[in-house]
Amino acid sequence: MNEASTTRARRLLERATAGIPDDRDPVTHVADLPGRDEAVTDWPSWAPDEVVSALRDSGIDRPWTHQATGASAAWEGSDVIVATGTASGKSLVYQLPVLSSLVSDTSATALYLAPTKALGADQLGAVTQLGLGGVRAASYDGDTPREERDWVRKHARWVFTNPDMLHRGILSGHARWAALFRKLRYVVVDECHSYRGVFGSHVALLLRRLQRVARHYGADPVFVLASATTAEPAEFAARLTGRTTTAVTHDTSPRGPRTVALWEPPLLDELTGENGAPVRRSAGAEAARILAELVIEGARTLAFVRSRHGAELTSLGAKRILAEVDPALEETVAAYRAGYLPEERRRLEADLMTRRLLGVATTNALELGVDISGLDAAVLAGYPGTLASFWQQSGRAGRAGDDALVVFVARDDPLDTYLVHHPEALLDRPVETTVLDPVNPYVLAPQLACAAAEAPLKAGELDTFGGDEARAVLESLVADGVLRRRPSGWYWTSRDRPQFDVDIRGSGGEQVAVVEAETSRLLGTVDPGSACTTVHPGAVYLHQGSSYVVDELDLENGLALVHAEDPEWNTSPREVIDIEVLATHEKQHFGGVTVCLGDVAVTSRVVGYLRRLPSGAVLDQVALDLPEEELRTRAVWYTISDDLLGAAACAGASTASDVDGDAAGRREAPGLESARLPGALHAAEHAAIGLLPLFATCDRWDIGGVSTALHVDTGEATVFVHDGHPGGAGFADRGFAALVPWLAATREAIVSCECPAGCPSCVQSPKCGNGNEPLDKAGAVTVLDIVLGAMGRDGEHGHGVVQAAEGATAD
Ligand SMILES: Nc1ncnc2c1ncn2[C@@H]1O[C@H](COP(=O)(O)OP(=O)(O)OP(=O)(O)O)[C@@H](O)[C@H]1O
Repeated sequence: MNEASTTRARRLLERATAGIPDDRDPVTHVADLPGRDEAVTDWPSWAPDEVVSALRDSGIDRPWTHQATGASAAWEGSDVIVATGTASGKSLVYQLPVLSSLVSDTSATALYLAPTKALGADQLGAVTQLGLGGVRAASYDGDTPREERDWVRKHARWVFTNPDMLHRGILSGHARWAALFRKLRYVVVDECHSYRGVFGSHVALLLRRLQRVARHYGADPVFVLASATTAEPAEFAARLTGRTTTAVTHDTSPRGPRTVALWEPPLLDELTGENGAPVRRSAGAEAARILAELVIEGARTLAFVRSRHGAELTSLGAKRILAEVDPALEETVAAYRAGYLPEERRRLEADLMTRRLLGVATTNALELGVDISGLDAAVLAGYPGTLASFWQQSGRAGRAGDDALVVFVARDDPLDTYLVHHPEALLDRPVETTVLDPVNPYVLAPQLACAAAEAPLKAGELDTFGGDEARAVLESLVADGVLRRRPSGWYWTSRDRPQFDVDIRGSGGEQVAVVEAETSRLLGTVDPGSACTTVHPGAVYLHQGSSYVVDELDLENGLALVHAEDPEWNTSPREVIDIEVLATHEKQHFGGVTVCLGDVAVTSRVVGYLRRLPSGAVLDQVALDLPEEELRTRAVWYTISDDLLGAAACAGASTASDVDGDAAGRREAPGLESARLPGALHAAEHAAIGLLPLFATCDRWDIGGVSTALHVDTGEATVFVHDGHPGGAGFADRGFAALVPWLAATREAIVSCECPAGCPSCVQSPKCGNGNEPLDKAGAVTVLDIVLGAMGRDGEHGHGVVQAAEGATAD
């Protein structure tokens, strides 16, 4: 592809920046990413004519080379993971072998798993449209009517479902699914990079349970996995399925050139934030403006916004601008997000395809798999959290081989600001590996209970569930009376099915329904965990461009009552978070430093909300009286005595406060007066959260932290890092076990960062509840020096461990 082919994207970018004076140019960097020509090949000879002609009729003339490679490997019986870019035709890699198998053997069956119902429905639609008689593809998920379920169980040959339904509705009563299991040839795991963290660990064990049940019925299906681009796909697939998997990563689909613009919204002259700090225009408002400009140009554009509320606001903002230009254009913009009812979602997708809609502001609900092609532009309002998501969302633009524009708009937070000024950190870094830990004991215990309930567990089966770890967990389940040990294996003895008590997503219970009181109309749903922050009394709730105000939140009955009202302000909640030590299981003293592992209760309470005008100006703060939400979980924490802190402060009086020190270890700590302590602890906490994934195979979003200069339970300055899931997920335990290497790596990450006072690559956190305030980078190094110094001096952990950790951070 030649340079000239980025003309259209450049023109769109010019349109988006038109009228902005040069000295206020928001674009910090523009990169032209080259396109790629396609490589096609013949249909494999094993594929039946009937299947090939159906696929041809659907518009696929010949397969791309990587599709044929992946499909043939699966047909020959190898497990395959295809990890290629957005819209690289991953569906064909599983459709071809599965359909060929179903057509050539009329008793064969297959299972398809998607992380979301929406994606499953989309993929089922694509298969059904091929019109292959006898395939009998059907969905089995929460939306499947009761009366259809029996038919699906007995007659469907390709069942489209999700992990939740597989767990609760299929494996739990597998005898009723005997027809499917007996002849199960293929299991498709689509968008498998979504299975990360605790959810990923559950799904990994769920897939092992599935294989076990299939074996019970005499089947040994081939697994075909589809993933967004991810580092080490074969290793990831092996962790997810427990099986050796061949990776297909060489993408041979065509890709138009893309122009990526990094965009920093301007500072607002008329407004300052807390403590007089300068404020930038919000990424959502900026995205609304860009979206409107691109729609005026006739460019079909998706704007990805971080929150559901934000997606609604961005859509509204774009509509307002368009209404002034041409009222007809107002109707071409809409919002899209999870929580809408399924039929609304389908309609929006169809409207975008037929150009009735040109601009859609969406949450990441449209990031996964939904086949929307030929978009001209993608606007990303805020960093989506991982590079895999960044590329997945960007890839929605330009999928038809045309050139396209991607605009990344920074939110006014440290991580995004860092990225728009360090394009290499965004555009040149390899995509991260997807992390999950199938031997996490907190996930293993409920999963092994489910497995035993599905069929008694035999000693010979334990290796697939983690060997020694599984054995240890089974012993504790027997001790707790959950399972019974007999000579032939481990048995589930209760009449109840354990599957119903095991929440594989860790999202905690039933959704809260948002209902318009006057009409009793169900507008949508919100997660129970976020109800207090999104539908508290007084909250402005947006649904499909209409604005509502919440009158009442009834948490007991899972109901939020709202009325239609369109006030000029929006609302943002204020939260207070506290942590209490419930039990200390491990405690080690190292001079004035104590490190602990135990159970904690993290309480958070929405205490009020701010009413803000669209400009960002705060009208007032309204107090709320909402119940506390409590998360009982595991935490690792360290405390530092006043004496030790006092000594550091004195040492500081005679040493300069620098953070450069020698990378390998100890040196005299610079001072830390008490005024700096909160910022120092807070910064040390953030960096530790950022580094724990190196040691605990978790995800930054699976853990949280609290730091305080004086904690009521410990009586000392304390830094807690806790699991983000009820009961814990094993991450804090792993942090405790690797405390010295973990904190040494944390210190190294801070010291080696060249920023002067803290940035997202060291002490700032993208999910800080306090807006990254206060943070003291140099102070954090002092805190870690004190802790590591004490542990190195008094503990058995030595220098060698520290050095091993430094090797790990260098990776
Ligand atoms: N060999 C091919 N030739 C032409 N078009 C193809 C080919 N294979 C797939 N397509 C088309 O490309 C589009 C994207 O395919 P598909 O949805 O399978 O991609 P994907 O990689 O699964 O995308 P996503 O990143 O959304 O998961 C579809 O419209 C499909 O019909």
